[in-house]
Amino acid sequence: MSTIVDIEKLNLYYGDFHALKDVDMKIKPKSITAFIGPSGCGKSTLLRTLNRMNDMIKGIRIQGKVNIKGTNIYDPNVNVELLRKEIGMVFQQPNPFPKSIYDNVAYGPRIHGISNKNELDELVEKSLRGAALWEEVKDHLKKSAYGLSGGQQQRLCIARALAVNPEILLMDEPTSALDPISTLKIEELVQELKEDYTIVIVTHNMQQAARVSDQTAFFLNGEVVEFADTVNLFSNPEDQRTEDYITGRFG
Ligand SMILES: Nc1ncnc2c1ncn2[C@@H]1O[C@H](COP(=O)(O)OP(=O)(O)OP(=O)(O)O)[C@@H](O)[C@H]1O
Repeated sequence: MSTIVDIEKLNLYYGDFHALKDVDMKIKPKSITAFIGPSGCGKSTLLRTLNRMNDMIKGIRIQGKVNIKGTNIYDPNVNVELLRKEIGMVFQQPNPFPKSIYDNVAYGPRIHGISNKNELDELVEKSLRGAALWEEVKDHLKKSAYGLSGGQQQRLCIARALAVNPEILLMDEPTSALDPISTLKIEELVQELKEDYTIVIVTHNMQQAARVSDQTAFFLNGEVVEFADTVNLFSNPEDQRTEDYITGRFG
């Protein structure tokens, strides 16, 4: 089975605090991987290492390798801007720009040099379709993104990420600010996106991990305690700590 993300012996320190400990993980292309575990165990930290979002944090130290498509993204000669184009990110709070729906989606392509109107129109439509939002917004693309509901804003943020044609999508608790119906829509969307993208999703919601993901990693105190097929991890965990967590004994 091929691997798109290969994390080897990754250790991360915030100053003296050892936040990720000897993490090894291989992620398959076009799969959905869920990160679960109690608050503060390192899920978001690991997610952010995958597109070097942690780079700017003062006092951070990273050891080990994150190989993406065979390149260690912590190599000094890696172009971080290009890396972030290939690895999109969606955050917990929908964070559209104070711009029109159209301009939100066209933002990334424009930055990467696309200015032809027809090309942009096509990309905007394709991305909004990809994010299952096109039908709801096609007649008012020039209206402010702030007029959309929270769930629609989150799908707009997904469209914005798709517009630069990434291979990997990182999602940090993308539904935690949404109502149940919007949550379900995003979950359905994530499963559709798997056809074309590799997805890594941090979630506090174990049912969500069980519903959407192919593989699940259970984190505890900066360690990946168990990483397995989701069905196996939830039905037959190997580690007692995983079992305690998924049966609600702590966390
Ligand atoms: N910028 C930072 N500086 C110092 N410590 C940090 C920083 N970011 C995170 N931490 C610490 O690293 C640990 C892991 O945090 P992280 O946000 O990765 O956890 P998490 O599992 O995603 O938690 P949650 O589920 O609450 O979002 C926590 O103890 C946190 O306080």
